[in-house]
Amino acid sequence: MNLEKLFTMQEELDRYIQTNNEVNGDLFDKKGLALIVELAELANETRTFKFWSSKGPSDREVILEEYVDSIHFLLSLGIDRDLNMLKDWPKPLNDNDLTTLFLKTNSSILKFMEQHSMSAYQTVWSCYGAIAEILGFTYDDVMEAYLAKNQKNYDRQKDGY
Ligand SMILES: O=c1ccn([C@H]2C[C@H](O)[C@@H](COP(=O)(O)OP(=O)(O)OP(=O)(O)O)O2)c(=O)[nH]1
Repeated sequence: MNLEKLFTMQEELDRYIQTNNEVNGDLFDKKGLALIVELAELANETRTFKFWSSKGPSDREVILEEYVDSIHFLLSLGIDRDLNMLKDWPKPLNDNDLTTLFLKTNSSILKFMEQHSMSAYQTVWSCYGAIAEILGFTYDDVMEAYLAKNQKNYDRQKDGY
């Protein structure tokens, strides 16, 4: 999937959020922690690791919204470190166990937070690509859900939440 449109939309949203909340300075660490939290929320909704429970995963729409919350912060981190020249979604990792993938994704985020390199950034994208595949989300699904959540984020800012 071509990422240019998403980076552009994310840049505009981030600018709006920062102006609206009168925040300045480097938000990289806060956004990094936000991404780790969003990843955990996503894992929680899939319930993939809850061997102690027979309750099924949350509805697809709930999981997809959690997924694109991560995509927002992932784009935003790339923008903040001038890595938004990344044109296409890097090839997904070849891994089909969701629990392993969540752990790998978490590690990849921490590594990126230390290194800030394009290569580490691409690995995080590859992890999220693999998660999308396992969850049955196509790039079109992700794009559509990103657009919807992006708008919701503006609405929530305007409502002063
Ligand atoms: O600089 C920013 C800050 C936030 N967001 C977006 C990402 C995500 O889509 C949303 C934050 O996640 P969420 O909607 O879960 O916010 P919350 O405050 O944790 O919501 P709730 O209290 O409902 O859980 O805001 C950005 O895009 N850029």
